[in-house]
Amino acid sequence: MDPKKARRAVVVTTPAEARAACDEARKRGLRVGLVPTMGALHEGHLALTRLARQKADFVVCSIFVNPTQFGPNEDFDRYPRDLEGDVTKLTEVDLVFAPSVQAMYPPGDETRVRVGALAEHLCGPHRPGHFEGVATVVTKLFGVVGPCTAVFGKKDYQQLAVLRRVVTDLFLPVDVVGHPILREPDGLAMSSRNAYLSPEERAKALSLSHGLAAAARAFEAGERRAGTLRELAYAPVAAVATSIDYVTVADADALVPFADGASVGARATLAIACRVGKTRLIDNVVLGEDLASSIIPAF
Ligand SMILES: Nc1ncnc2c1ncn2[C@@H]1O[C@H](COP(=O)(O)OP(=O)(O)OP(=O)(O)O)[C@@H](O)[C@H]1O
Ligand SMILES: CC(C)(CO)[C@@H](O)C(=O)[O-]
Ligand code: BAL
Repeated sequence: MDPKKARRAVVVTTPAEARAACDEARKRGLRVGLVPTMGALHEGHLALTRLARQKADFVVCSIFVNPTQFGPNEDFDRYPRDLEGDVTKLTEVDLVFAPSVQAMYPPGDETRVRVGALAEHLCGPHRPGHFEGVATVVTKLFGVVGPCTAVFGKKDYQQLAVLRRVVTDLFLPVDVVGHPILREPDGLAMSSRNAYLSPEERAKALSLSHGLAAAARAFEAGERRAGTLRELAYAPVAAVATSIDYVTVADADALVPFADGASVGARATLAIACRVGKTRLIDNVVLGEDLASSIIPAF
């Protein structure tokens, strides 16, 4: 976009203001699109807003660090927050909805969206209540904004699967669109939490994308043994991680893990969650869909 014509998004902080702005847009015949985020925006988020702009005429970006998806020992308090900086980056967005915790969870609030089997594996057991918190806040955001389309990143692969389920099960009239993972040139998946990494940890964090690329390359060469594919990703991560929550090959839709002895089908996801230093990182690849060269071009 021509920088002279860059939009300066309007910022609102209450659900009532956000709903009024979206109602007004709809009255003008505009299709409303939503990109939910927790802020500390990077190029990955901006790519989501560009896709939303292709699908909708009035694009809303929410910036809200949602307490109900954080566990008691997680980084809710120190999660990076920079609303001013974020707003200046959002040139494809018409409205920024940046509510307070009080606004999203006023006194008396008690309804939660319970999620099912899709949350049983991968991050689910390691972050109890996380997906319920995500499903609840995204349902609230859908209620406030009323989008036709909402865009989410495939970096949070399980989150996307859970949210598709929520929309189907609750008959929500929202088209949920997944955006491919944006990576740094060396393969590291972009993430707000990368800001926590020291230069040494940043170098170690490359083990996630290297492990995924190695497995994706083996899959391209015909390897189908789940245990072998898993080990290709596990070994580089185990060499540097402080702790590993999982390195798992799972069915790409149901997210049920394959036993190491099983042979994987055409679409399986290989997903990793681990800590480098104190920073929890996640990454994934869909085998049979994402090529090794899409993870690390020169791999
Ligand atoms: N590298 C990326 N590529 C594509 N989408 C991304 C990427 N990083 C984040 N997203 C998406 O942006 C949306 C908002 O995510 P969020 O604000 O949590 O950012 P994040 O960088 O994932 O932060 P965190 O460090 O908490 O993982 C989510 O739909 C998420 O999947
Ligand atoms: C979807 C989301 C904005 C809900 O808080 C969050 O989980 C995220 O940033 O991925
Ligand atoms: N991107 C997922 C948000 C979280 O880790 O809580």
